[in-house]
Amino acid sequence: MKPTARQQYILALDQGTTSSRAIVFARDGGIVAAAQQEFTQHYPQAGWVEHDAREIWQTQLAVAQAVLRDNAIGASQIAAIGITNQRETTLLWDRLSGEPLQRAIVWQDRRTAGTCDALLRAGHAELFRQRTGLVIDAYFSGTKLKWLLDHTPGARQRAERGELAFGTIDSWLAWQLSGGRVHVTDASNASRTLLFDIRRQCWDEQLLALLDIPPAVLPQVVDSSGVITQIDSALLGAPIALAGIAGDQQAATFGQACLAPGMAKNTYGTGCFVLLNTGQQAMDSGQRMLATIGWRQLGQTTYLLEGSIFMAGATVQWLRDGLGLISSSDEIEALAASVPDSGGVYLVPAHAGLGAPYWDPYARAALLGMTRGSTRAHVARAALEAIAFQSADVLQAMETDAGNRLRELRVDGGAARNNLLLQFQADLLGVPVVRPQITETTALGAAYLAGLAVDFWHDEDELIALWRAERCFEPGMSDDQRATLLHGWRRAVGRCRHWVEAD
Ligand SMILES: Nc1ncnc2c1ncn2[C@@H]1O[C@H](COP(=O)(O)OP(=O)(O)O)[C@@H](O)[C@H]1O
Ligand SMILES: O=P(O)(O)OC[C@H](O)CO
Repeated sequence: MKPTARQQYILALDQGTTSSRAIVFARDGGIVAAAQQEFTQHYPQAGWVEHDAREIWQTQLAVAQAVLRDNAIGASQIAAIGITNQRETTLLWDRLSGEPLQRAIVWQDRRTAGTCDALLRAGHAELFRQRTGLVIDAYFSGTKLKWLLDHTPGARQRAERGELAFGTIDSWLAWQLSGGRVHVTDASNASRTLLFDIRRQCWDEQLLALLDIPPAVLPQVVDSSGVITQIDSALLGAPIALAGIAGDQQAATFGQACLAPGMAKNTYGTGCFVLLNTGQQAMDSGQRMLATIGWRQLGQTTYLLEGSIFMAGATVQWLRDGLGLISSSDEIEALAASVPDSGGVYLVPAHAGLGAPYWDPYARAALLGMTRGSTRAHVARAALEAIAFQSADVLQAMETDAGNRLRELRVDGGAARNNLLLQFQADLLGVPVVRPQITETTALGAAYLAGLAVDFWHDEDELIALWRAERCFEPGMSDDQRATLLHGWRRAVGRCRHWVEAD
């Protein structure tokens, strides 16, 4: 399918945890126009996080319409649409009315930690790991879906009768964009559910039975790059091809052109997500990293290793909102730079437990190593260093898994504009850290996947050539100093582990 001469752009819909965005990309990979809208976070109980799926769709549609209207771009100029989304967030809706049964349970929500404990006690960790590449954790969709089926009256029976649809946010957007005609997810999103066999590429009946999930509720799994449907022409004014879907971290890896085995990116947003390309084989991690599907094109799958860190930029937000130490996130860099080092202070940001490689929901945050000489500048510096320490833990585990040293780390996300953080990251890793010119890599990756499907871009070599570095941070720290800092960090983490006592 060739784009016509008028079709100069690709539209990416980037549905994130805190906002919905629509970005129009040109053939050179540059951003032509963008629109963004935040939406409501619901915290009905401690540890619970919910989103209203209707609000997600309303904001996503509104920004898609606005980015075209406000920039005088016609729908007929768009060659294809790509979706990228916050992953794992789980929703059930009625196939007939299209109405969600409850608010969506967000990836950060910890309400199913008890279900996960029970699965672990029953000895199922290895089964889930082998089939899905994941660890049993409340982060993933499977136990969230079970919770929705258990806690909505009549839902399981209705699901068995085929009346209900489960979806992550990509499924919900594809359903809405198609006017309720398609119920799909792509392989990268399916691989985050705890229900999908990443090697056989199918929903796993044994895992579905363990979580008591009726197969009739599941979406069809499609390629990440490929025409799925034409969108309802009433939405944007033309029946544009929906031609790509990928989870946001996998899309960012694609957008960073980490397309060859051994290439890695780290996104420094609310959390940090480090992903390493492992090629056409799912790697069996011995280090509690996640094996996950990167993208599937023409039935061929690229796998990634992932280390998910729950508190990164959110640590900076906590310094701002929780402690009042700074008044904006950007202020932290100058404050941290006002001291030469953290003066022995460590901040372990385990406010929501620890993700990879520790997977300890009972860890809690702590500030350690303070003396009478410690100041807010030391705490600010320790907060930035903690982001880099956590990323170094994950990358070291990945290098052990892969049996190779990393050559460079490509970075993006809101906190990646912090030069002090990136320099410390390079020092700690002992490899160059490279920030690209286009840091909207998530949306760019979704655009690339959609664009490849409609021949807007022709092959991956073309995308690799479009990637450009903006700045490279070279490592400058001695091996001894690095080892001393990492030793202190690991001692600090040790003090925070298993802090919350069960019962
Ligand atoms: N200059 C900065 N230094 C450190 N962190 C920052 C800076 N600017 C923004 N951040 C952090 O980056 C995060 C926002 O990044 P973003 O990529 O938009 O996140 P998300 O997509 O997860 O919502 C916030 O947590 C914020 O505290
Ligand atoms: O929406 P983000 O950028 O915070 O990303 C969330 C991740 O997809 C969660 O796995």
